Amino acid sequence: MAWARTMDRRSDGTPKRQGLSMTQSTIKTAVVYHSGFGHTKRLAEIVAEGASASLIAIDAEGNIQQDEWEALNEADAIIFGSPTYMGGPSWQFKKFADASSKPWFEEKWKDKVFGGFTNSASINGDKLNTLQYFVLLAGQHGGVWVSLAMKPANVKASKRDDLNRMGSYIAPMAQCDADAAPDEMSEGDLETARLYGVRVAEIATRFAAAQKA
Ligand SMILES: Cc1cc2nc3c(=O)[nH]c(=O)nc-3n(C[C@H](O)[C@H](O)[C@H](O)COP(=O)(O)O)c2cc1C
Repeated sequence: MAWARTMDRRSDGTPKRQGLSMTQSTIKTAVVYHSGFGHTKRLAEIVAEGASASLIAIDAEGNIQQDEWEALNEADAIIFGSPTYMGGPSWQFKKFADASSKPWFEEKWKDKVFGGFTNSASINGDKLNTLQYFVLLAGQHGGVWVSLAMKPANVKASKRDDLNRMGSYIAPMAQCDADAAPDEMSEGDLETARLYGVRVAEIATRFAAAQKA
């Protein structure tokens, strides 16, 4: 938690978020995710809380509604979420990604800010491949990726509920044992995800302000 407090302040100790929070409400952020069994849904909810984002759930058939496509087209920032299944995003997420070829064709998502997150049962579980796929998808759309920018918890004293215990750099990863329910997820993983949501919204706010200047 000391890390979060440090993030709130500039090097001279003054609060960092005051100026941003006024404009942050004017940017639109959307979290679009698939979850088969509720774990990624819990992560999506906390990322959305951090980013003050709307939540768009990809359904079991890999679809979202037309008004949700329109919300994505209008968003300043889009955050992708999927569990890692067989070393990559779920097929439902991939169906959504393939359907995003329509906004790709029309360059609707060009210059948006992008982020993503994943979760799986194993500590490693090949989660990196899912995040790398999200980076590629953002790149295909001509977007700008936001990294996690959080030091890893990788010393002997590190605990399950520490921030970034997965030691990921490009975006947050979460791990939940295969026989554990969504409410048993690591508080550290959840807080890492929430802070990432805050970071994506802050970067999107700065980016939008720079584009208007
Ligand atoms: C079809 C399938 C494939 C999976 N593949 C992986 C995998 O490659 N690596 C891993 O660590 N866990 C794997 N898991 C476990 C899930 O990632 C894990 O249970 C996750 O929490 C599910 O998220 P959800 O509840 O949002 O669907 C797999 C689970 C399923 C159902």
